[in-house]
Amino acid sequence: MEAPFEEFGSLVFGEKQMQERLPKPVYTAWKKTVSSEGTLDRQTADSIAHAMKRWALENGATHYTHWFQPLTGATAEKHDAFVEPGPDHEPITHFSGKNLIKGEPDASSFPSGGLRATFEARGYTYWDVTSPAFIKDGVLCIPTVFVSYNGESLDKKDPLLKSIKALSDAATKVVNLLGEKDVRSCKPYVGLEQEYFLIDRKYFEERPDLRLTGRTLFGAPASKGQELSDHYFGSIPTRVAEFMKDVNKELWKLGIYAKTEHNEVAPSQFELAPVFSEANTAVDDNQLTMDILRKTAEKHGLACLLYEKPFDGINGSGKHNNWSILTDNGSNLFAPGEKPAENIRFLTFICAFIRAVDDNALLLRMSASSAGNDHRLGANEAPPAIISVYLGSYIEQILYGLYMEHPSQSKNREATPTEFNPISGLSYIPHDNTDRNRTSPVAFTGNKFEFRMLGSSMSAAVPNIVLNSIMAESLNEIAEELEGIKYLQDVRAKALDICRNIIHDHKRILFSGDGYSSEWVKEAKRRGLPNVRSFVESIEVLEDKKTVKMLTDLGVYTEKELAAREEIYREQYIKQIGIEVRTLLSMTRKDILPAMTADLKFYSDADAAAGKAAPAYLKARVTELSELIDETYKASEMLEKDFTEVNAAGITKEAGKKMYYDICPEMEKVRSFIDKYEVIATPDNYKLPTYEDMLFSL
Ligand SMILES: NC(=O)CC[C@H](N)C(=O)O
Repeated sequence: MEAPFEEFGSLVFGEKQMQERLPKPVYTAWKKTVSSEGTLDRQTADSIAHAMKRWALENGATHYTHWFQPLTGATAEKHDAFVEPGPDHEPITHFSGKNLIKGEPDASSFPSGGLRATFEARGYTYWDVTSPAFIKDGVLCIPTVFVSYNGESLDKKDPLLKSIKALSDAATKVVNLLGEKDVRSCKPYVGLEQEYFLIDRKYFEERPDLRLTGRTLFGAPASKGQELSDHYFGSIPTRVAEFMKDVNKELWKLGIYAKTEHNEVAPSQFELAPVFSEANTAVDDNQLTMDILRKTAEKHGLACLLYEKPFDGINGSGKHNNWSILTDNGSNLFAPGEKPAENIRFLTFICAFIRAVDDNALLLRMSASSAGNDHRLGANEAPPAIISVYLGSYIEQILYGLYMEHPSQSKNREATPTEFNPISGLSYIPHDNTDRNRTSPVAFTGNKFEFRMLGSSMSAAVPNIVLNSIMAESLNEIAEELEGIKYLQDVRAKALDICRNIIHDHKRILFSGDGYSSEWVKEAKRRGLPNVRSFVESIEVLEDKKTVKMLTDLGVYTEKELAAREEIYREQYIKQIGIEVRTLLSMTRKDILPAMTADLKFYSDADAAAGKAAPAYLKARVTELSELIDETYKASEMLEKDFTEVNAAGITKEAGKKMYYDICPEMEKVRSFIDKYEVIATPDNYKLPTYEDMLFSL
């Protein structure tokens, strides 16, 4: 590999390393396991472990860990050194097949939603053979699933793997039925666009709200925001370019194809996007990417904010989840091809997806939600909470053409993309057959769907579990209808019929207009589309009978696992709001009210000193500050009282909703007074970094 990329993949024990370092039969056994055609026996595992240990030691690793993804949404690791005393008390290195395959990190303090009682709290990690081991910070990390003593899933990877299998089975069945008998498996592919903010670390450290909650709980807007779009795609600031260089280096070493980087719309906001990869590794890689972004920022004296809405009034950060399905021979099932109108496989898969989204809009909405995302959705180029699908007029026209036509006249279906040639002298202009709609939660972008709802700090596992599962269910239904038809020609005709029915029944989910408009809210209501405002309400879908049946039938979750997740999400939400309230109260008392009081003294002293000749300005400030102090004080006391009351109820549905509908607005009220004060605060007394400091200093 050429110079800047020569270390690419050097910290991954991937296929190439396996092939080079493992005896042929061991390598073959591993390959078979990965493609689900075999299982690993103890000896093979020992042999892989031995090679892995040698490779890790050669690359400077001293420890190994089972790296897993508990339900907190973050990753977890507990390191064990390779070194231990040998039989004659001399140090030896040890790492067996058993160490590789199974771990018992205990990890009993992670949320389990009642899946583990404290007295039987054992948790086990098992190697995910499909995801390569890697070295991070001198530790060999083995990607694993995390399950309870009884085998219930306690993490986000286990259900993801199960959903990938369910989708593969369903998609393969349909592709085979449509005539491509050589396809043996299908895989979801994912590309995650990671948005983030960077601010000077000094400011981050001076803002307890950023450190403890991830977002600014108050802050008046700077005089300049993003209105000029001058940051977007602009020349990357030198300090940030240096940071990105290091991030890329780390990611490339880990075999992650970090590809695109640019300034995002908001000041101090940036984006990094890797090349598409299989859903399982894409999710792992994104977790690693977030980790590396945070740590590299620290090295550069910066803080990387991954939170969905760190600053009010400007763009938040998303993690746009681009999702597609590929067959084992590399064919993209959402690729329209030259003639989409005649591409029955394409039409079938698009229609299956439309039905999947319409039938499971609530579940999708839940899958991309969090307390942080509640602040982001519905404004500043983030989609609204109402789920709809944007296909672009070209594909939509084709679908409506298919729907309207009589089954016997399938030729009239062709739609033509609008042709234009803006640049003279170019004979080849690749044409896009979809436009972009930034207000749409689910947008078709040529050969994949972009699920724009997911928040920047969240694990990408759950939305992909949901996308895979709902698509698997929809495809299974199609397969059932196609099975048993003798001639391929009839199968294909039937597939088109199914598409027509789907368009008839589910066209309400298609929407190309402005997702922010109040008309859409009304129109969506008329169409019967759900509009769930908050994350904490959206999680109730996990007890919906149809949803539970779908996910349990597919083998992705058990009923108990779903109930546990609902409980965990609710608990996390209530606790997150609790942290925000306490932080806001503490900052109000320690930073804001004393600064207001000092400013009041400053102006009243000046007013008194000037005596009769005092300008009106001083009196006006005194009055304004006295009022603001009163209002801030009253609002914060009220917030504390109401919060304590709601919080005392424990983790209940009612408490969750009250946090959203009562407590969050009360926090906003306190904020409104602080923001008003910040506009007139004197820098001598008001010491907290402002939006201007934080957003315009790189
Ligand atoms: N240009 C963009 O796509 C902005 C997206 C926006 N930051 C979001 O929250 O999703």
